[in-house]
Amino acid sequence: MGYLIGVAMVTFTIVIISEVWKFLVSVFWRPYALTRHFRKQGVLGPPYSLVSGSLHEIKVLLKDERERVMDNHSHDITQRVMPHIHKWSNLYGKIFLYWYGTQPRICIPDAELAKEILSNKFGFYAKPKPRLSVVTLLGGRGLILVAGLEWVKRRRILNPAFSMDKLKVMISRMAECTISLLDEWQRQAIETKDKFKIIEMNKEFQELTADIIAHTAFGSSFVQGKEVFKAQRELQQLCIASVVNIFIPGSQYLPTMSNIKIWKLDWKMKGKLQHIIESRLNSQTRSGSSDCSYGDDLLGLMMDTWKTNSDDKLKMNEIMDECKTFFFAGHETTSTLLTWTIYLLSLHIEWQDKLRQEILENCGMAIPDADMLSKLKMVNMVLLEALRLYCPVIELQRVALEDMKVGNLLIPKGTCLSIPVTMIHRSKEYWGEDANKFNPLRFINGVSKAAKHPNALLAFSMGPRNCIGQNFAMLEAKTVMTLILQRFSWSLSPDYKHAPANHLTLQPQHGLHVIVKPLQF
Ligand code: HEM
Repeated sequence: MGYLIGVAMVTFTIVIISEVWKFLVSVFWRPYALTRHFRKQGVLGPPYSLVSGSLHEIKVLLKDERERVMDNHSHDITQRVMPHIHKWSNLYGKIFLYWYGTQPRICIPDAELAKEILSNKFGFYAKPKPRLSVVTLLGGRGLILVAGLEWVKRRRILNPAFSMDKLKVMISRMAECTISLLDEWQRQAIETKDKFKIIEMNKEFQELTADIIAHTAFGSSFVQGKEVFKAQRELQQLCIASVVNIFIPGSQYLPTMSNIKIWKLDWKMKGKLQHIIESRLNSQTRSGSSDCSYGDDLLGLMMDTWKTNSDDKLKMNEIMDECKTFFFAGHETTSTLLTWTIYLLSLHIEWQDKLRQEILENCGMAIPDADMLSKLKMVNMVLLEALRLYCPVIELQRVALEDMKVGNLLIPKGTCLSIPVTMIHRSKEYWGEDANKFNPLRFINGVSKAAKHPNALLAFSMGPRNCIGQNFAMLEAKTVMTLILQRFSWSLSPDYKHAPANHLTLQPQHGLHVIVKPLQF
């Protein structure tokens, strides 16, 4: 007994010493050694502060910017949404080193190097470890966060759900959700004396896109699906609050106020999702057929893997995490795209007229189908320009899992590579002198010819981990914009304050208030 206690004590002491050693290395030695390593290669950056790295300065800069309102017509948003990157790239040059706590980050605003990193097929660059709030929000075992062979399997199972044939069928559901919202706008506007209505578009689009993804992912279970959406919104607020806090390893297991809130929301979401899945299972069992499908929506497709004999089966927990992933990734980003498209078109009424004419020529006043949508070239160009100027995901990150070489730079294992999409999207080097101007015509010959570098548009990322939902998002955005342009015109409300801010996706900080007028009543 005494011997066992002795062994336990020694093991415990060794573990503690090794953890303390790792901590000291990451806090003192590594920052010193890496700063030297990069300085020798000509890469400079802000000085490292003990434990907090550059986080304190990032926090202060972000706080100052949040109080600033921009000119309504300015699209030069880099300083507002990533002030630290803006400041340090001016001080230290295009590529520089900064510290996210004790994690080294190299900022790489270069389309060619971004391509090299993002298109690596051998898994040498992984996504950084997310915080507990992000894991709970997105589902730790969902497609966005899984890695390695598990990701390969998951992407193989889920790819068919995003084939054009499957997506085309969803257009009528997308249109139904949109029309019920637009009927409400119309009703409210014509009730007023002046026949217009001021609408906060960001909120409307968040609800619309949640409604659309709930219908297309959960089909008949969309009402319960929307309950998950409510819990996710609360979690998103916790994520935004924690993003620039110093992370202390192990703190995610402590019963702090914020962790308890996260656990409760997670528990609530899991309960709702389990209920949705079990109801689907029961309704299929009641139908008595063993070979028919669980449904043609995303949930049905994932549950159908239970009927295959291969290894491509998803476990209950995995399906729940995928539901969270698709629910968040599938509505938040598209609502952002719609919001900023409405904003840009309210500054450029002439483009509203051009798009309306194109829509009337190709669809008339009918609900659009896939064929009609494919003919809307100008609508497509405007959406691409909105994705360029107000890209929903402002930054992409990868961590080097081995010592790597990117261009001529030697990148030690564990370094995070940060690709500031917002900056690449308005670089004059790629987009020309009018990089900060709204000019949809730059996309007239397609995405790859719009800029000097064929991969300068990174809105959906690129390489193996590019956005699986990009066709879904573009079909949805085209359907919604077509239906709006058929029935309404709009302009900015005098109350609008131009203040784009990063809330995991790029949001208008004070909302987007727009004066909407029905074209016929
Ligand atoms: C305008 C709309 C959208 C934008 C701008 C967008 C953007 C992105 C980006 C940039 C990534 C890559 C992230 C990274 O590499 O770190 C990504 C991945 C992903 N997106 Fe989207 N997205 C949009 C819509 C959607 C929709 C509608 C869905 C689903 C219905 C979706 C589901 C996903 C998933 C599951 C991934 C992870 C893919 C993987 O790692 O294999 N996205 N998205």
